[in-house]
Amino acid sequence: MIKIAIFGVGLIGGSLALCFKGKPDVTVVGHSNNPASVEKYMKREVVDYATTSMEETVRDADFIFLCTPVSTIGEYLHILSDLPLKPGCIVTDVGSTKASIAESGSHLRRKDVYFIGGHPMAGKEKSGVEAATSLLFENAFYVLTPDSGTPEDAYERLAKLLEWTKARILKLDPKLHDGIVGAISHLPHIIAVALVNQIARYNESNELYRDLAAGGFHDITRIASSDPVMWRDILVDNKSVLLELLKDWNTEIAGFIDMIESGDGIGIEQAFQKANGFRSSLPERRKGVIHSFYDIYVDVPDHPGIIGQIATLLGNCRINLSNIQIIESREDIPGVLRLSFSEESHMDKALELLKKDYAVYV
Ligand SMILES: NC(=O)c1ccc[n+]([C@@H]2O[C@H](COP(=O)([O-])OP(=O)(O)OC[C@H]3O[C@@H](n4cnc5c(N)ncnc54)[C@H](O)[C@@H]3O)[C@@H](O)[C@H]2O)c1
Ligand SMILES: O=C(O)C(=O)C[C@]1(C(=O)O)C=C[C@@H](O)C=C1
Repeated sequence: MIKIAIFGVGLIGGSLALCFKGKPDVTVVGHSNNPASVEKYMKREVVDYATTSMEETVRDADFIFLCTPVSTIGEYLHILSDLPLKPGCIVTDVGSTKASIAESGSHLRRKDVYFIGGHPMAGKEKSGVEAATSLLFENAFYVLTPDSGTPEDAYERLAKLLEWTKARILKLDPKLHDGIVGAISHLPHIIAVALVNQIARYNESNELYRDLAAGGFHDITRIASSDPVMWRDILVDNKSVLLELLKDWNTEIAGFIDMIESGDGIGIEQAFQKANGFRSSLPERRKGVIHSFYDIYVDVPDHPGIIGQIATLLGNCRINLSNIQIIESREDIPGVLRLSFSEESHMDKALELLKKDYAVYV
């Protein structure tokens, strides 16, 4: 029997628990200091068992996942140093920064217990076990940061376990991780929050700012709704990287100020062309997708029941729909649905059928 202990059964810890629970010979135990949370984990059946006792959580555990905010992980590693752990036990974490955690983890190195930092590159702006899903990590990268002292066998055991998440494992140096993830995750969160707060300030004198905010504003600011405590910890921890990135961001913005001031239309156009090129080269990573799909896009009025109507229409014609996603949804104006089919012939049939009533694009 493989025992997996999870501290912090929230969005990430809960999603991991759901990936592991029910697998052959696996028991998942969740820990919280709060008895009400322990009850909740059990009631939602996210774990096999939950407890407020740290000793009970780690007793005989083969893997320990620390899934709490970044600022608490070092503390947990410290406490774990003094608890009886099973020889060969692998301790890992999911914190969004890696360098300082790897440093704390290196102090855990006791005989036969190994720390390997981790960070799944998937998440949501929502937190808590209520938002957890076993599909969260599918096709996402999952970074592991073993060091030169990590036995290959321990790394392989953790990587093998993580196959249940259907994520793609990537070995990375913790500092390199923080530099890259600072740029592609932490900096965008700062920008989104700063932008929302700037507009919120204008909105105080005229609520039309809020009312007119459309797709563009919504698309770039979704992550501004992320958990404040989690992000406080991440930004404080990745200080030196972020200060450099923010200086560089100021240079980017200064470039736009110059171009707009001097009416440099060609420069502006080139900036958009360059961004467009890089952005369209980003690999698409949709959750729950493990092979390629045939997609069509349908313009539909945004009213209740429309998704059901389309799904029923396709179902009645025995067309297999694999995935349905709202790309943009606004009141009273057309929204866009992405319909995905695993077979091309089904996509073709759907196209013919839906064209009669809707604007459909391939
Ligand atoms: N949300 C994301 O998109 C995302 C993605 C990858 C990694 N992470 C990392 O995963 C970790 C957890 O994030 P999450 O999104 O699951 O958050 P969450 O709020 O959903 O879950 C955090 C869990 O930790 C517990 N917790 C909170 N404060 C604690 C404390 N002081 N002591 C002990 N337990 C505490 C909470 O009760 C909860 O169970 C963080 O380190 C975060 O950086 C988050
Ligand atoms: O999709 C989101 O909402 C996320 O913010 C996920 C996201 C990111 O892509 O920045 C956020 C933090 C994590 O450490 C990893 C992933």
